Amino acid sequence: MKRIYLVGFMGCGKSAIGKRLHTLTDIPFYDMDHVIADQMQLTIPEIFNQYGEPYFRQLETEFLRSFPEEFCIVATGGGVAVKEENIQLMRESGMVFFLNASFRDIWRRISTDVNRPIVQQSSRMELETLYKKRKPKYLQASHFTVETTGKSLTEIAEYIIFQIERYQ
Ligand SMILES: Nc1ncnc2c1ncn2[C@@H]1O[C@H](COP(=O)(O)OP(=O)(O)OP(=O)(O)O)[C@@H](O)[C@H]1O
Ligand SMILES: O=C(O)C1=C[C@@H](O)[C@@H](O)[C@H](O)C1
Ligand SMILES: [Mg+2]
Repeated sequence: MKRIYLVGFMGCGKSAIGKRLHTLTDIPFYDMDHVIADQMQLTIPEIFNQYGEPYFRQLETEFLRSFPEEFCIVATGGGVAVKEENIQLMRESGMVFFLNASFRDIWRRISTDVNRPIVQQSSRMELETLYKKRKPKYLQASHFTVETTGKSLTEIAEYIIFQIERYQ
């Protein structure tokens, strides 16, 4: 059984679409950020503050290495697809969907959210630079690109279900 991974920049909808996919299909759903936060008994900003970003990145890779093999949906963290090892781990164990959203939509969604440490410490221009730098990584990591602009969460989830059913 293969996992379904959702990758993409912060605010592209990985968590929200993962939840919607779970509601529509009943396939088990895991949000990597939430699993890691629960394991550490800390919020993501607390992990960044107390242990630093490199440690958080190790926890992400550890999650991908050790998570039980099962048919499930995984909403990854926005930085997961940046590391080569993570890309290999995801591509070998499942189908990877890149949720492509415009920076304009992303900024509208995340600029005022205090739960994303990288947003807290970056200007709009710095975030847009990071968005452009990461995009080739998301494309490299993924088997499918899902265009999300102008689509509802349900429309996006239904398209992903269509692709899962085609390839199962
Ligand atoms: N296509 C969409 N239509 C409407 N709202 C959306 C859409 N995609 C995402 N959103 C909303 O944008 C916000 C951010 O989305 P979400 O938390 O799912 O992003 P994420 O990709 O999981 O980000 P992160 O990498 O930081 O975890 C949420 O409130 C979500 O409901
Ligand atoms: O894009 C990123 O680097 C991040 C995205 C979030 O999902 C969290 O994993 C954390 O805020 C870092
Ligand atoms: Mg998320």
